[in-house]
Amino acid sequence: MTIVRIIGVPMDFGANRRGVDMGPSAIRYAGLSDELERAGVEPVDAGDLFVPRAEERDPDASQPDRGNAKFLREIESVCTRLADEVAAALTEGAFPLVLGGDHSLAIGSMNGSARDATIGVIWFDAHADLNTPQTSPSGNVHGMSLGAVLGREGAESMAWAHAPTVSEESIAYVGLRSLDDRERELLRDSDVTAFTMADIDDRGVTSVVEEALAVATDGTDGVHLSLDLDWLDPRAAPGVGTPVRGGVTYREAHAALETIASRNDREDVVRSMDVVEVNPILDERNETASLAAELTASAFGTRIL
Ligand SMILES: NC(=[NH2+])NCCC[C@H](N)C(=O)O
Ligand SMILES: [Mn+2]
Ligand SMILES: [Mn+2]
Repeated sequence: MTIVRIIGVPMDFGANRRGVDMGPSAIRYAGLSDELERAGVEPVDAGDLFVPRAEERDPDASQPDRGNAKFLREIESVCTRLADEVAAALTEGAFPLVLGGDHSLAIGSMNGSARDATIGVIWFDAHADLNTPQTSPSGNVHGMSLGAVLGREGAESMAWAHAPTVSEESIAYVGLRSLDDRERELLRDSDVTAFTMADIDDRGVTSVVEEALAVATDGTDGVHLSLDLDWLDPRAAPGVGTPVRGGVTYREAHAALETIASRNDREDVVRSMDVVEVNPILDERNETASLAAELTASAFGTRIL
């Protein structure tokens, strides 16, 4: 049986809205382990990674070299340790499931997953998170995760984040609908595959996810899934810091992750996953965290029948 090692990362340094650091507890409280057992895998909770408290830090004063990237040193410390944890889980034959926390933690999970392998990435998100400190309008590192991992120009201050075994050709976005102006240019100039909400409208989510899987598996050793809960429509997932109207519905989200699971059933392709941006302070009765737990179980094979 697949052992799923749950790694909590209670980090909010990469986001503007406080509270996303409580995401890992909220997702656990929503019943993640039980859901995973029902999906037929064996969850083992490794607890939370140590994350320093933001209250003790002044985002500007302490880091003269951070440029336009808030809390860069703290994020580096967390992501470097997370990468080690993810790589260790894989070496020990477990599947690393990372709970966030804000999306900057994906720098750590991708680096860990890509340490001894060439990986593809499927990014379920309203946003591309392709900014660099040079292009970011906000300075929030959760909007820069892929820009940094790809080592894009302008991300020199984040050289530690660059993962050479993750290449643009093997990355597929699913459900994009909110890009910054300079980020849109970066995306157009890149070899990343982007399926927007318009593609989902046109073709249906199942066919889009199948194509995303084709992109991410072609020439790679496996796939990292990154699930940002703001991928969903805010009506289904209100507990996120950067909501954008017009996201996927509850049903479409399940269909997408079930498509991943059925492909994985035939051939083990997914090697690591993160579930991020659940903000319990902004949530309504923990429904976004519950959804995060359910969707994760769908990715591991929970079926209606
Ligand atoms: N992981 C996220 N929720 N990212 C939101 C990013 C928003 C915006 N594009 C920025 O860079 O600031
Ligand atoms: Mn994101
Ligand atoms: Mn997002």
